Amino acid sequence: MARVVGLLAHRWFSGAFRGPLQVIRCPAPQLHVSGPAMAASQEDFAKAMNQVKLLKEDPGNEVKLKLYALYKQATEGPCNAPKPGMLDFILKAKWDAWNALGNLPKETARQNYVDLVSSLSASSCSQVTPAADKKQAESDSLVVTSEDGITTIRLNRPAKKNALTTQMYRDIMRALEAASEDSSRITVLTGSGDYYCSGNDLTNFKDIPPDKVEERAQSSAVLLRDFVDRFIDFPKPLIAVVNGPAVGISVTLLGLFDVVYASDRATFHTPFSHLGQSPEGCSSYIFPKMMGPSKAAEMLIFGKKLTAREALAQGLVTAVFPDDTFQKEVWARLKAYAKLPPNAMRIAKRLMRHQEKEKLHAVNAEESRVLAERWVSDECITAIVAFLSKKAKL
Ligand SMILES: CCCCCC/C=C/C(=O)SCCNC(=O)CCNC(=O)[C@H](O)C(C)(C)COP(=O)(O)OP(=O)(O)OC[C@H]1O[C@@H](n2cnc3c(N)ncnc32)[C@H](O)[C@@H]1OP(=O)(O)O
Repeated sequence: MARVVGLLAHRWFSGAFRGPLQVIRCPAPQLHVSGPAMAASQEDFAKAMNQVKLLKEDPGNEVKLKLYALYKQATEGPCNAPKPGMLDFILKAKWDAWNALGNLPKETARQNYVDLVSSLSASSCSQVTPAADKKQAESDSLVVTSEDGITTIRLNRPAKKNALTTQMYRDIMRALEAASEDSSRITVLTGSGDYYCSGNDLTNFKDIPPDKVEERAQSSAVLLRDFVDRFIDFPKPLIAVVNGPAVGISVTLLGLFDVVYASDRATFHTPFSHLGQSPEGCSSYIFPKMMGPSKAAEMLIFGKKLTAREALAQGLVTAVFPDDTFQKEVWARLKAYAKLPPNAMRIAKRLMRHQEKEKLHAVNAEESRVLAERWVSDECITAIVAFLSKKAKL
């Protein structure tokens, strides 16, 4: 068998193979997915075919067979060619791969081909950018490191409970972009000090001249929308390591993570009504689906603070660890996960998430629009002034 595979690899790339199933020099791998959100154009497809030729690494025979099969299905439809003889190993492997796609629609095959090439290109490119693996000094408030296949984005303003400044939103967006392309396999967001994050830095709303309030609300809504979009679209497994209390947007975003590990010291608090604000991070859609409408209402309307165990019971958290062993246990787990094949993990994530993506972008747009209105409301301005004048705390 090893010999057959080796032979197949050699002949595939040498282009020496010819037969009733025409050789495809550079096609890419397959996913059986379907649905309205999947529709690559012919142009995307053509680009993907070119991209395959630029791959720096041999993707392996299994992937090449999938690419071949998808290419054939996308261009010719279901396999109608006569079945090759048992001894014609290469023809038979290719025929089997194509035939296994059954009646998969041409458009879906085209999309799957494009997706597969894109995942291969990302991992292929990332392997030639060693700089991305170096410790990156962004700003003091955000520390991004990459080690053992894990890119870690650490909120680093412990004296302010890791409250998010406008600059930090931007830096996190940049860090996510870089992480989606570096050679790491999984990405982690965590906090320094005793808090995970106390949410939006309320001083972001300080010192705004009265005639600029509306303009600032609009630009903040654009920033918020872009920020949340990065989480919706992030292609690799995204893990929250919630080392302590979490407030506001740092809680709502958790619904967009793939896995959430929490210390038993963590709490989860979304006091939007208290602040005259409204939910964001797609929580108005994800939380009711995740925990049921009434538990979601307790959090998002009434600001009920959950313990880590309660958050676990409601599906917001994946696992809770005792605080004294939290870091050790979580990182051991993450290091093991980071050894798994990266393409398989990305593909599994994409399959689990792609059907909801369009909806999530629409929810994010609406939540951001509504928040821009809330920020100029009396209720919100009163709450923020109370916090800034040290009269109020959660
Ligand atoms: C582009 C815009 C996008 C916006 C998205 C919309 C997001 C919405 C949200 O996230 S809503 C949630 C906002 N967060 C809060 O309302 C929390 C406010 N903070 C508190 O209530 C408390 O500080 C606390 C409960 C988090 C912690 O209390 P405690 O343990 O007693 O510590 P201190 O209050 O002494 O905090 C230490 C230090 O940090 C400052 N700080 C803490 N959180 C924030 C914050 N969110 N914004 C600004 N500053 C914060 C606090 O003022 C102290 O500063 P000081 O030492 O006094 O200078």
